[in-house]
Amino acid sequence: MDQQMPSAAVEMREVRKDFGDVVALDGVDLTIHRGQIVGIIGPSGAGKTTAIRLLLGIYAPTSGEVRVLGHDPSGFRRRDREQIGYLPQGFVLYPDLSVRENLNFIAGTYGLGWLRRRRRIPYLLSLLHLSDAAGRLAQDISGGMQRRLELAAALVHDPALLVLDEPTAGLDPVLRAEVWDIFRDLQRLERTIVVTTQYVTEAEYCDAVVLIDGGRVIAAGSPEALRKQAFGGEIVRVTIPGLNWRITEEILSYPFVMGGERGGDELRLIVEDAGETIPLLAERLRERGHPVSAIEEHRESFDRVFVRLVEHRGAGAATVA
Ligand SMILES: Nc1ncnc2c1ncn2[C@@H]1O[C@H](COP(=O)(O)OP(=O)(O)OP(=O)(O)O)[C@@H](O)[C@H]1O
Repeated sequence: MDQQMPSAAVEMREVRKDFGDVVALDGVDLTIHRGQIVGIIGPSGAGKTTAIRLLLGIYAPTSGEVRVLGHDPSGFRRRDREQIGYLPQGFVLYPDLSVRENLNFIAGTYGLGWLRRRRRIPYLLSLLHLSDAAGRLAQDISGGMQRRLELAAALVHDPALLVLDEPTAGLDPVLRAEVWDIFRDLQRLERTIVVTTQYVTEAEYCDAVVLIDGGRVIAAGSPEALRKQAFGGEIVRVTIPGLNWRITEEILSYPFVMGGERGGDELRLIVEDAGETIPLLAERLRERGHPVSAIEEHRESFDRVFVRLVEHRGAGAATVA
């Protein structure tokens, strides 16, 4: 990476954005490092689009500070904007142009000369698996292909930072997974990707996640860190045939067990580090003569993680719900 470049692609400090009486964002602190895929995740009306528009300089914050690639977006020059690719919500292609013609047209609006286009467009068609569809009209290709073409359009000028507002909205889970594969390809090309989504499960695919609700950041960090924050630790699931309250209490008293609860023959334990704890626990249970039929790490779905974080507003908790 260029030593002159600031390491953070995006920084927000104490950002607030009001629309009249509506507080769309409040007290938002955010750092997005270069080369990361960062998901801004939250329900409808949470403030995701507002955050994106602040990054692009479409809105100015009511208070606080925004820096993107080292600059204040409200003072972006042409060369700053050229480093950013933006896919707005509900972006519409030209339906009666072919896939290749769409890209050619958009490349023209970015001022890409003929020579650069001749290299760039076949490259993008291949990167987004659209080469075979290059001659087909945009209106005749599938929804997934249209979304890939929209992504190609946002990439045509080879931006360092990609800002994508709900790029997977309305796609079925298979196509959504396909789009995320493409983000990973782009990451390998050292691009920074900021992506908003209402699909909480997509948090799993991000390097870092910013959960927002009601205009506030309720949690931020890696998916694993958020999972840990939601439940107060990692979860280990142990099945012991004939488990009773006496054995449960014994296990809960082990020094490496921070909490847990029982359901039938199964115990869900909260521990600091599941990988380290499982062998210790297995050893202790064997010594004590408890017949274990299964012991494994349990990874809660991100839906539950999100609900938990919203309920607890990031306070963490010592028991499994
Ligand atoms: N231009 C505007 N004028 C007035 N209120 C606005 C404006 N833009 C957003 N808001 C309000 O700010 C809040 C946050 O909206 P925003 O569009 O950022 O949410 P979002 O998380 O992107 O939602 P969605 O997923 O539905 O796009 C909402 O209450 C919305 O009604």
